[in-house]
Amino acid sequence: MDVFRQLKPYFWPEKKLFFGAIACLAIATALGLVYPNLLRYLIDEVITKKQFDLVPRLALFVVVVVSMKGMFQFLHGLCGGRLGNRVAYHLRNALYNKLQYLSFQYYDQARTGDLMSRLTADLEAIRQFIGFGFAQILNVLLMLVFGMAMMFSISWKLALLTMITMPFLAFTAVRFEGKIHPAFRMVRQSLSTMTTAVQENITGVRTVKSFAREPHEITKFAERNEDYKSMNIGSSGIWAKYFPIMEILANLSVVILLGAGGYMVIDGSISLGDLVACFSLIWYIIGPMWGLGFHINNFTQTKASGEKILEVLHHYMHVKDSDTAAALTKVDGHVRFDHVTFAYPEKQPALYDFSLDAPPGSVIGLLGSTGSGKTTVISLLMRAYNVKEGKVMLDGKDIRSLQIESYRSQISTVFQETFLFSSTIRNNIAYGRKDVTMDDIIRAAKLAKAHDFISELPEGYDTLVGERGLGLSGGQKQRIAIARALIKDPKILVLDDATSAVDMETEHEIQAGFGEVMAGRTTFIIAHRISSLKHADEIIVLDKGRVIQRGKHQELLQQDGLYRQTYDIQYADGPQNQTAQNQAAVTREEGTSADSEVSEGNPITHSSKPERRLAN
Ligand SMILES: Nc1ncnc2c1ncn2[C@@H]1O[C@H](COP(=O)(O)OP(=O)(O)OP(=O)(O)O)[C@@H](O)[C@H]1O
Repeated sequence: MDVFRQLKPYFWPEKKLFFGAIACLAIATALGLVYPNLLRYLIDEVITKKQFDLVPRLALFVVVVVSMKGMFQFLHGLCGGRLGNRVAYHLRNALYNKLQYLSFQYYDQARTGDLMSRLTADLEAIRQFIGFGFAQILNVLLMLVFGMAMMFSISWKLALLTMITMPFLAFTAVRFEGKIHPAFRMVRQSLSTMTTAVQENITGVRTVKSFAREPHEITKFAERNEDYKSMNIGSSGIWAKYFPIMEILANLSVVILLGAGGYMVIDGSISLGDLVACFSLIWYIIGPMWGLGFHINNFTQTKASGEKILEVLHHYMHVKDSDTAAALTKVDGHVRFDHVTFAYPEKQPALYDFSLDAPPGSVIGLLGSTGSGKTTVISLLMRAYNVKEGKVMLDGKDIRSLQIESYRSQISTVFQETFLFSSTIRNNIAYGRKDVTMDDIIRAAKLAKAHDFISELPEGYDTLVGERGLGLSGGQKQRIAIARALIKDPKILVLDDATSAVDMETEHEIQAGFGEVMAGRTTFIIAHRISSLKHADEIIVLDKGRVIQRGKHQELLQQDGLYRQTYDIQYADGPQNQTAQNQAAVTREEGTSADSEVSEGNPITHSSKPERRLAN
């Protein structure tokens, strides 16, 4: 019940509907109990005593009762439907709001499918239960209590005899639910595995085809389809086994009632009307017994769904505004990392004693092999995670003391993997700003070298792009993402391998555009291409979370280290390379030992991330 107590804030404001739904159902049930009595009256007082003039009045009374019952059932449906939907609406909004503010740490572990099922299936279970299930459980109790009370008041002996099979029926119903429920769960699981296979197959169709793995995919699907079929056959088997048993037990009590009741009518201990009334009442008792397992299961299911929803609603927010968090007013864009050491949960540090000073308008380049910690630097800059050792500062203020929204609104990031919303190109570019004109959008697109290809599309800026920007090349998607970042006109711009999917010429053009628009803004560039970094004011080379080299392009070229090794590979045939190689040869001949730490790192080549390229 604790779950429902915690869910109270969501359904208690609708308590009028809650009690209204229960009351209407109870009244409809009570009116249903009038029928057996009417039958009894009809037989004993009207037919037996030949008072046929009472028939029209009785008929009219039946019409009134039936109409009232129908009206209360309608009101129950109306109240229950509104109640369930309003509660689901409040919960859905609360869940979605919470999902917006949950930290990156939460999403590192969250599974999309699981979250989606909380937002859909679990919420639906709660909607049904709060709207109807709860009232139905109360109603079952009312039907049992009133039905039995009436039967006992007519003839306690007949009532007791008829009840003989009830415990067996209740036991079978609970057992049936105990079997069918796991079977249904397995059917659902099997269906979800099968649909996941189909979904993955469709999204990964290029990979499947490029590896010529169609036969493998067909076999994989056939196995899952077979599994789904077996699960379904299994659950139909359970239905087939238990339903006749329940049917027999239910009808057995009817047989007992008619047999024993018939004798009682003959020996005059009850009237024929009493027997007919009991015959009608018995279904009032059998019905709830039959559904007992379903109601118990419905209750436990909803409790489990409620727990899953509450788990998200009450989830700890790792990164949130402190009570004294201040909004940023004037921002210069001076970024500092002061001896930051950071580890992801339950992992070795991804960054050791990292310091950085980026004055306003400076360009910082980050280079390093895969997993060296470059993205981590950016994540900490965005305050995706809270730093526990050291400090990250903006204009001399610890970023933990700033309001997250006002702080992040100063930063624009273009990520390695481009995500486009399923909307028009225009909306995708305008995403980061509220009031934006078409001119702003076009200006940003021009700077990102996206305007030309967008203009060539039949629908231009109104072209719809899918969730993953299907229909556009990786480079085109990246250019839209760059335009989206530029339109925000941020104080800090982060390009996390942002130009990896465009050719070198376009990259060069885009960077020329950056130079124009980013004047006076602090820029962080993560890149695998030396060409993207060489104009940076400071280039930081990372290896396994440690800074192994830092300086300007020319300074780093003079040193024997990862930077120059990378340069050598990327400019293998260039004239500059000859000079660099000659210098290195001289250094080596002179016996100058190379930096041992550097030699551990792998030189970074253009193709160090082939899989990302493919994915795009
Ligand atoms: N969200 C995360 N949760 C746990 N560990 C992570 C997470 N992100 C990164 N790491 C780990 O932290 C280390 C640094 O990763 P990071 O992504 O910063 O490297 P990177 O230099 O940006 O690599 P790449 O060039 O491949 O993007 C790696 O060992 C990685 O496995």
